[in-house]
Amino acid sequence: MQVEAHLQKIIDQEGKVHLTLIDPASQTPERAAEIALAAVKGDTDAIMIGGSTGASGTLLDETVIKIKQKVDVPTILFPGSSAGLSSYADAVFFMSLLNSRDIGYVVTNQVLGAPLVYRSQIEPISMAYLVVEPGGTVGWVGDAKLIPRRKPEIAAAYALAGKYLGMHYTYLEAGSGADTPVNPEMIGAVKQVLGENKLIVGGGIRDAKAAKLCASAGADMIVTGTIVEEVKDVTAKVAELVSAIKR
Ligand SMILES: CC(C)=CCC/C(C)=C/CC/C(C)=C/CC/C(C)=C/COP(=O)(O)OP(=O)(O)O
Ligand SMILES: O=P(O)(O)OC[C@@H](O)CO
Ligand SMILES: [Mg+2]
Repeated sequence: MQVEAHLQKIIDQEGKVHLTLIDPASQTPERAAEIALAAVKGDTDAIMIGGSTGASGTLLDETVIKIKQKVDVPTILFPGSSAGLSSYADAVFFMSLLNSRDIGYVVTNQVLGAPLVYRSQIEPISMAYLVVEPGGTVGWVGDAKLIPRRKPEIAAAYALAGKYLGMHYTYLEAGSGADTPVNPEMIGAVKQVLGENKLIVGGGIRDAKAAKLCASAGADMIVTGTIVEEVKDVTAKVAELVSAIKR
């Protein structure tokens, strides 16, 4: 419960959490650690590590190790499969892609990965992962039956099912690099049924305005990945996003 409890404390004290997603396949482990350090200087709360393609093995381990050497915020795995686990990380979003048509993403990868989590010190954080239109790479890789952007009631029904199955977190994902994030109506409808359960929103959030819109609509945590990979001044960009969501 350490990382989950830590994030809860930040929500209690500051209202919202900002998570920086780093894809191990996008740069060297050294560069990943520099990005993580710059993001922490901009006050990000934790580093998520994962990618839907190629984030595994030595590259993944090295990326986690280098990041942990540079920063003291939690490192949380965001695995695209059981191969996305690394025993060096602090926690893992132990997620099921509830709207996948492929049982592999609903439960089989979790079965294959569970013994490694059991043997390690990695803290599993149970999460319902929901992919919304347009869905991007993860929608395609995860064979998601994409939730229509304008059907908040479908997203809310999935979120409720996840909550009743015992999942602590729900993640509304528009897909990495989406043109526009999940809309506020859907975020509000999902948070309404979740109550105290935590809601993460990500995909296509690039600036303060979008981050604030998602947070005000009910997201407890905001994830940004692509924009942090793209900008020159990571610290300034993260500071912009963080100050837009914190109280
Ligand atoms: C809990 C365990 C062991 C496995 C979960 C396996 C599941 C449910 C995966 C969901 C489907 C999937 C492929 C998720 C990837 C999540 C992710 C890391 C997305 C961010 O990556 P992108 O930025 O879209 O990836 P690329 O940049 O590599 O395209
Ligand atoms: O890369 P971006 O668009 O910030 O999306 C982050 C995350 O939701 C992807 O899984
Ligand atoms: Mg990416």
